[in-house]
Amino acid sequence: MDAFVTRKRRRIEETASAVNDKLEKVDTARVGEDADSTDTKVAILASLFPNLESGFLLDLLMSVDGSVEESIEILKPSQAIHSARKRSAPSIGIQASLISFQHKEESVKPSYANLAPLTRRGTTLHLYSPEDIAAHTPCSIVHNFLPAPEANELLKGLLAEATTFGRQTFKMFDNVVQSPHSACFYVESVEEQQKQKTEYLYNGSFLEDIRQLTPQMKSVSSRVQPVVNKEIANRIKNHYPDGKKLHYQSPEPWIPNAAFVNCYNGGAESVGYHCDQLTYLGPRAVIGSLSLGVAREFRVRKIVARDDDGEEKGNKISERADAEGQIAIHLPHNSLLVMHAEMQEEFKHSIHPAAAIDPHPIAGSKRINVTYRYYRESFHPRYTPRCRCGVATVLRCVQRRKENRGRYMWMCHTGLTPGNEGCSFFQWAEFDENGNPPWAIRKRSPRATETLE
Ligand SMILES: O=C(O)CCC(=O)C(=O)O
Ligand SMILES: [Fe+2]
Repeated sequence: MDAFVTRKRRRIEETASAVNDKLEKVDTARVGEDADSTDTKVAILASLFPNLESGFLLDLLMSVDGSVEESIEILKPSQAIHSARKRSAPSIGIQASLISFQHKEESVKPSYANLAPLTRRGTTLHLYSPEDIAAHTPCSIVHNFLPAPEANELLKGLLAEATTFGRQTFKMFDNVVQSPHSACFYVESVEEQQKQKTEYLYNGSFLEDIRQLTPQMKSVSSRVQPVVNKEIANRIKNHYPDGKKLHYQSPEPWIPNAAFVNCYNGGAESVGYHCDQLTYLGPRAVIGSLSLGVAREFRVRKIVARDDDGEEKGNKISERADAEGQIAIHLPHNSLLVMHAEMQEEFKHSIHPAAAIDPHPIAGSKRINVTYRYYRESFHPRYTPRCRCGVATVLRCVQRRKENRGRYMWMCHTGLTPGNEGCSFFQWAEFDENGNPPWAIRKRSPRATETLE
């Protein structure tokens, strides 16, 4: 491995076959991805792709959860551009709806619960049409969501805001790393701003830069709300078993009161596979996500439980994660993606690094994304369980262990703050059918004078 670390970066344009030879060697050596340090992983990638900066390779690694294999998959086509056998770089294209290929007689009323995976291990299916996205992913999409001038004005306003966005830092493999894109959090009022700075923890730390929703963002929020509620109703009616809402899903209207704004400056900026935090949203949360500027690929993959992937083919985390392949949803300017109630608990999502992008007339190579969220009063940290560090805990859902899959737990997250150890506090989380925690149900009793929501 030292050879990888100490070798000088050669200025070469390798042929695709030389790269493939190296890939085979790495494969036969069965690089222990999950155990290797980040430095070693960057060194492996640098040896395969010597014309790429190590900073870029580190960002890329982070964006794919530290998977060397996935990084190689992403880089292979761009490396091959330099080879004699040119391949065209991936870009946003046009595809006929998959549903249009189906027989008319086959009634298409898919239920997310019994959908057979469309993809296989290691493959990516690209979806563009709203029908396909609703039928084969836990999301739905509304294209051309805002009147064009309003979308352009919002984009301009947020591009200006984004010049002062920072990058979140977090712990990965015991190293402190920075998120490979910039972001900022917006709330409705000065009071909320103050509360967020002192009461709400994210990965064990308070956010420093909390801003107030701009008037443009507020006005868009009031357009997002009815559309998301309509999409939720459609989803329940057409896709859930017996046309009923999911267990723990709230039957109350979705009311956006906060937004994370993400800025991706160029194709190399991305966000790795993750689920959004449910701590302040509650179980089965819905998120409305508006895309502006350059079109990018939003990838979704199902979380496969440890003993769900048959023949013991998934010993390595990255192999298990990829057991059913992934779906790339193309997000053009002015599209609203609704992540439905099954999304955060059962799937992971990412914004994939792009080898090539088609510049946007206003944003150039930048993409802005606004994720509108509903922070529920009953999930305010003043009510949620505290760990032994005395800190409000984080809500997680068991996703991989089959025995407890779908159960929720409150856990200490102080250890995620750089420099902190944290305690090992853990408590199962209980909710009623509608996703209300016990303290909200108690407060709702007829004699109570205060209700939480
Ligand atoms: O940029 C996007 O579309 C997704 C952002 C995201 O996943 C997040 O903010 O949690
Ligand atoms: Fe997310």
